[in-house]
Amino acid sequence: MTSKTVGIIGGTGWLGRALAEALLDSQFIAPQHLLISNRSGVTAFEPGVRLLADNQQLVDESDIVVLSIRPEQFRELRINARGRQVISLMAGVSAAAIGLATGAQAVVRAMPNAAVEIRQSFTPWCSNVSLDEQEALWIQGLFECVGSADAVPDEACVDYLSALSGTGPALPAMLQLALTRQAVAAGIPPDIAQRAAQGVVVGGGHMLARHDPQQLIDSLLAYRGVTAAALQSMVDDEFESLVGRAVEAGAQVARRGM
Ligand SMILES: NC(=O)C1=CN([C@@H]2O[C@H](COP(=O)(O)OP(=O)(O)OC[C@H]3O[C@@H](n4cnc5c(N)ncnc54)[C@H](O)[C@@H]3O)[C@@H](O)[C@H]2O)C=CC1
Ligand SMILES: O=C(O)[C@@H]1CCC=N1
Repeated sequence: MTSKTVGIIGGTGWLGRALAEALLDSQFIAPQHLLISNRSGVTAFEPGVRLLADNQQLVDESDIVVLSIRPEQFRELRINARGRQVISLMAGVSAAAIGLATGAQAVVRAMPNAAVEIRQSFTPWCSNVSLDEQEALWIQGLFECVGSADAVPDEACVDYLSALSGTGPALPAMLQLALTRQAVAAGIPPDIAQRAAQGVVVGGGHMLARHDPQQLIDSLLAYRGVTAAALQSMVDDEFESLVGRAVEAGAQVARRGM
């Protein structure tokens, strides 16, 4: 269990609250070492966790400050975090911009996704200053409380991955909806279409947790039948390029900022 005090600005939001609850549940941190900023003063948290209305007080009492607010909310944030380590979960806000606005020299940028909710996020992260082994293990351990994590070489990786893993369930949700709507258009009753498409995305996702995707595809292609025809159509329509363009569009927003 860490002896560092962690303050989460935005700890009442989607990501921030899920992270806070996971840190407590996995006993990565004791409640008395967790501070959450809460402007309204109405949010409930586990006993022992302190809720502070004043962000500067939170920063002053923390060793590590996690920024889990939206980029546009960050523009309004006025804190002096000089001497503190800042961990930002924000998409499209560079370490340099965070340093400039907060005075913090040591900034980690991390990009979890909405699966923090079920503790199955993948979180790439990188630091703008070199960390010793203990410090790096600490950051890695923090994000492993909500799934898996990897240190990545630089911020360019974080920006690209913001649009890949950062989007979490968005791409599979899009696939599920497309399968459902196309099935309905082909005359399948809507509730059946919905269950069939969900089975593909959710059931298929579980299988992919245990199998190599290329091996699965090769096994199904070997029938030279239905699946092979469907996949060939996707190849002919340049499915990979379509996916690449989609992720690149998101990454461009992450690179230029919001
Ligand atoms: N939701 C997602 O799937 C992902 C979100 N992110 C990033 O995480 C950040 C947070 O996103 P969410 O948790 O989804 O947003 P959210 O809107 O659920 O949470 C933001 C929270 O911050 C609070 N807040 C805003 N300004 C504040 C201030 N000055 N002081 C104290 N609290 C303040 C809000 O009241 C809200 O509870 C964003 O920057 C986003 O880019 C990154 C990856 C995935
Ligand atoms: O779409 C966004 O801007 C946030 C960050 C990455 C995923 N969701």
